[in-house]
This record gives sequence, structure tokens and C-alpha cells, in this order.
Amino acid sequence: MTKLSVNVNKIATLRNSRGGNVPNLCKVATDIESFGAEGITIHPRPDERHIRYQDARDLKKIVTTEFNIEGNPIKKFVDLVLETQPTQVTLVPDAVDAITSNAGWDTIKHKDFLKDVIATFKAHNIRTSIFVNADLKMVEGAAETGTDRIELYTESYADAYAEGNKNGVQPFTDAAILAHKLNLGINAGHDLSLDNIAFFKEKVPHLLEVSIGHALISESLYLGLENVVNMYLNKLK
Ligand SMILES: CC(=O)[C@@H](O)[C@H](O)COP(=O)(O)O
Ligand SMILES: NCC(=O)COP(=O)(O)O
Repeated sequence: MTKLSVNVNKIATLRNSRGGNVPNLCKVATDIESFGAEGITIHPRPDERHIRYQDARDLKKIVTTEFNIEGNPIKKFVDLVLETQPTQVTLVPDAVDAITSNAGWDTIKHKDFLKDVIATFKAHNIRTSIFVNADLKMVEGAAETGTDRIELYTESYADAYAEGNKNGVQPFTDAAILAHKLNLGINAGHDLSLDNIAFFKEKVPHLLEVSIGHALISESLYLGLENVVNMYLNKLK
């Protein structure tokens, strides 16, 4: 079964645009869970452009499904994760000023750093995942870090699919097969959408979780949030 974790960053973007508390992030997250989503994901960035660190604390109190916090493990991020104790932490090698996530980890170059950070979170019973490209060497390197899971960075798949190139899924199929052999759990995310999710699910084995935000919230503007969540759930069956 592949779980749907809804990234609510863009709800926070809308909220912050007017400086108040509309839409109420915690209410939207609770409603998303009531619609059937199996997780809530946030990615607090150092500049708190959308998700604020306080949002992580507030959501921890009300999320009843899986809570996944994504981010670059700078000190204040590590401290926030240890304070809030989410179900899962996903480590992403984002530059501070990145407009969005745009790369997976070099798990060979950063092996020692990742091993240390992952050991810290695992010692606090937080499941770990690291954001990687669908590159077999990076998957092998990920297994060396002791991480519980990897999150396959799916932008290249989404771009290829949008151009009609279904062969873009092959590296992800291969990466998932190798990761499973290496006893790594497999998550995926970034630019997944109602258009491309079913084919990805069909071709990528052992997929435990997808985290989806930007497309899902955008699609909801036309189709409604409850309807879109259920459309994803149906495509993930
Ligand atoms: C790692 C990843 O792909 C997501 O966390 C994505 O980057 C969402 O971040 P933004 O909502 O800031 O684009
Ligand atoms: N880890 C991916 C995520 O949380 C959401 O990415 P996107 O769907 O906003 O591109």
C-alpha cells in the first residue's frame, strides 16, 4: 500500500500572503486527514517563507496520521525535529535560498555527515528518509548511511512524463528495485500530480509513501480539496 502524505506548504503560503490565519493551517491539515490522507508533510525553510517553525509545533499537537518534516539538517532544523518528534524526518540538501527543492543528496560525498544526523534522529525513534536522485550509486550510498528510507526525487520523471516520455520512469523503477534489495524503504516526491501519479505507482515497486503538495493544492483550486485527495487515493490503490 502506498500512503499519501499531503504537503501543506502552499496552504501556509496562502495564509502568510495576508498576514492573518486564513486559511487556518491546522484546520486544513485536520480536514485533509478526514478526507483520507495517511500523512501530513511540511518543509519549513530557514526563511520560513511558508511553513513557520511554530507551525511544526502546532501541527504536532493535532496530526493523527503520519507527520513528516522535510528540510536541510541545519542546527535549528535538527533542534525543531528533536523538539517536535514527528513520525518521520526527510533530509533534503536544499540551499538556503533555493526557490524549491532541486537536488538529491550526494550520499557518497556526505556519508559521514548523514550517518551522524541519521543516528541522532534514530536514537530519538524518529524514522529517517533522505532525498535522493534515482541514481543507483546514490541509492547504494544511502544504504551506507543507516537511513530507514529514501525519498526518490521525482522532478525528472514529472518533466519527462509531461513531454510524453514515459521512459523517464525507468531510473525510478531500477532505483526502487535496488533500494528494496538493500532493505531501504521507498518514498517519492516532488512535482507528482494527478496526471503522472498512476503511471509512477504502476512502474515503481515497493513504494511506501508519496508526498505531494504543489500540484495537489493547485488542482484543488478547480476540483476541490476533498475530491482531489480522494482522486489521489484512488490512483494509489
Ligand atoms: C523535498 C520536496 O520536494 C518538497 O519539500 C518540496 O520542495 C516542497 O517545497 P516547496 O513547497 O517550498 O516548493
Ligand atoms: N517531498 C515532496 C513534497 O513534500 C511535495 O513536493 P511537491 O508536490 O510540492 O512538489
